[in-house]
Parts: sequence; structure tokens; C-alpha cells
Amino acid sequence: MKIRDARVIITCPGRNFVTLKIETDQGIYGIGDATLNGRELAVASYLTDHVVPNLIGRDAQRIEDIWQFLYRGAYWRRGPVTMSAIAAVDTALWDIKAKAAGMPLYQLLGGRSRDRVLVYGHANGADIEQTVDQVGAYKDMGYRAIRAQSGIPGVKGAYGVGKGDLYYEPADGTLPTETLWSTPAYLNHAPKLFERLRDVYGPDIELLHDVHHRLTPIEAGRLGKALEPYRLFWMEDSTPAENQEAFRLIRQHTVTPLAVGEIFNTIWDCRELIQNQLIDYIRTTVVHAGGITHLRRIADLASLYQVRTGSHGATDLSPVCMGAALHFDSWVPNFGIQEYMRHTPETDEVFPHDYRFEDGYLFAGEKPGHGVDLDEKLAAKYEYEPKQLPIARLADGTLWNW
Ligand SMILES: O=C(O)[C@@H](O)[C@@H](O)[C@H](O)[C@H](O)CO
Repeated sequence: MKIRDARVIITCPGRNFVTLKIETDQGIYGIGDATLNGRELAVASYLTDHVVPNLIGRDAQRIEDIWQFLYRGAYWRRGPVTMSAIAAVDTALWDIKAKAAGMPLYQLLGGRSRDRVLVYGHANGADIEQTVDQVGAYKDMGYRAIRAQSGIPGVKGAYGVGKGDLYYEPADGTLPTETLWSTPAYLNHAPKLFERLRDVYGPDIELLHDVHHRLTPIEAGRLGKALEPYRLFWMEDSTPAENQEAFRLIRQHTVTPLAVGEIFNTIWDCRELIQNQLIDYIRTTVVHAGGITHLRRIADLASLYQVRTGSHGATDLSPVCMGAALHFDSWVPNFGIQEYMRHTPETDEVFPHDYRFEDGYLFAGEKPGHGVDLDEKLAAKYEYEPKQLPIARLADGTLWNW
């Protein structure tokens, strides 16, 4: 089965998505997500200019060999642009293989390890009471696990606070929006949010929180300790993770479970975190960590150390990534949870799919492949719009981590 054609399709039904479509000489095609929020065109060019010419004429069934060719063959390894491009090819090829076999993708991976995929949604509010109401709204929609974020008095544009609708989207400007950050105000505020949430909703609902890389390791240890009485499912990205060793300090101070990995691209970014048991959940995704082929390697390493998966699933990952992730989640033995931020109805229309949400769970569909398609005519109506993620500064003007 030879690759006859491959091309990149960019569409912006409210936000930008980059999709790779690979066609074979046997009429079967597959699609893969290549979206890198705020840097979309870099991956599109990497694919169109450097990857696609290498794909034409290759055997579409040799997924592993093509992965190795793109990773080793470029000489320049790793990085979000390279790995998102490789992921798009890999996802499209798994889609093709599963379609050719007439099987949903999870069957090819080894079959189901579970019937349904536990997901968490995002509740956020301008203040604690609004977040409390939003958590209630998510509970009413059936969610069993909810990430809670709240505005902080005196901190303009604190992370995770949307503009009041279900479809929070941080990449909101042609040039980055400037937000403010104050660690002392945040550290005083965050435990109060979770104290209130446990008072209102009791001990059973799963609560999660994203620190979004804002703290130093010792501050993260302090926060984790302060949150212990409220039994979080996890505390996410509490400190930047370039220095994996930094997590040892956090671990020494708290038993709040730790999650990290949405900006990781390869197994090398998390090897020490996993092998030293410094985290509980690894959040790498299909799209940013080299596709199903590489994600499987990361999950297998993690399983040796009882680290479970918790894939990133924000709206800047397209429904193609979500579809592939759900097949992966249905199979992977050491599954933890899947993030699920809803896409807008416009996005869902551009990417018809057979996964569905019910009672706090997502269900991968039974169609051959990963079950997500792209309506190219509709996609063409939504032109690319340059949009970047915000930045954060301290009150004195120092650039901080957004
Ligand atoms: O946990 C998450 O989902 C967030 O960290 C993301 O929304 C992140 O801010 C975006 O994916 C950035 O593009």
C-alpha cells in the first residue's frame, strides 16, 4: 500500500487547527492532528516543505520504519515542531492501518482494557463563588472529575479564567495579551477555593488543579501540602519541568499527587520523572509527543513505575487528536484520566467524529480507524487567523511563566 499523496489543511473554526491528510494508492486515507497552539504555521511548513516530499511512494503500512525515518533521518531530533509533525504522520498511518483492517484503532493496539474513558472538564470563575457555581454546572452535566481555577483578587488575568462561556480559549490575540502574576496572592487564595469546594460538594467528586508552571519547587511543595486536606486528584504543572530533578523537592514535602507533561515531546523529557517516581500522572499527548507510536513507549515506561496517563485534551488539540487519544486511552493498561475541554459546535462540524460523552465518560467509537474525519469544504470556509497565547509579568514588569 503506497502513499500517493499527503497534504496539510489549515482551518480556523474559532481557533486554528492543522491537519495532515495522507492518501494511499488503494483509496484509503488517514488524517492526523499537527496543531501547535500559537505556532501552527511552523509545523505546517515542516510538514509541507520537509516531510511530505519524503513520504510519497513509501509503504503506508510501515509505521514504525517511517517513524524512525522521520526521527533519526532528520538528524535534528525532538522539539515540539518536529514531534508534532511526526505525530501527524504517525496518527494518519495508524488511521489508515486500522481502516485497512476494518477495525477501530483500539483493536489494533491490543483491544480494550476498559469500557469507558474517565474525563475531567474545566470549571473556572472570576472569583471563588463563580467557580463553585461552575463546578456545580459541570456536575449537573454528568462530570465526575472537574478541574477548578479561580480569579485571584488583585491579579488581572490569572491563569485559567475564561470569558464566561463553556469554550475557554487562551490564544486570544494577534500579539500576546499581557497578564499579571503574583505568587503570594495565589498561594493565599488557592487553598481557600478547594476548602470551599469540599464544603459545598463533599469528599467524593474528583477535583483537579492546574498551577500552569507558575511556582518554584519549594513553593509548589508548600501549595501541595496546603491542599492535602482537600484530596486533589492531582496538582498539575506546579513548576516548569525542564529540570526534572526539581520535582524531588516537591515530592519531599507533599503527598498531593503530581501531574506534568503537556509540553513534553519525547520520552527523554519524562524519563527521570518516571524512573525516580517523582510524578503520578504523565500528560503527554498524541499530537505533541510523536503520535501513538511514541506515546505507547512513554506509557509502557510509566507502567513499570505505577505512573498513570492523563493526556492533555485542551481545545487547541483538534478532535483528530481527541479521537486518537480515546482509542489509546481505551487500550492503555495504566490509564488515569483524560482531559476533555469541549470543542465548539463549529469545530465539531468541521471534524465529524464518532466519540461521545455520557455520564462523565467519553466513549471511543466503533468505526474503522480513529473515527474522526475532516469536512474539507467546510474547513476551507474558515481561514487561518494569527493568534498567540498570552504572557505573564510580575507587578515590577519581570516576565514570568504564563
Ligand atoms: O491543562 C491544560 O489544558 C492547559 O494547560 C492548556 O489549556 C494550555 O494552556 C493550552 O493547551 C495552551 O495551548
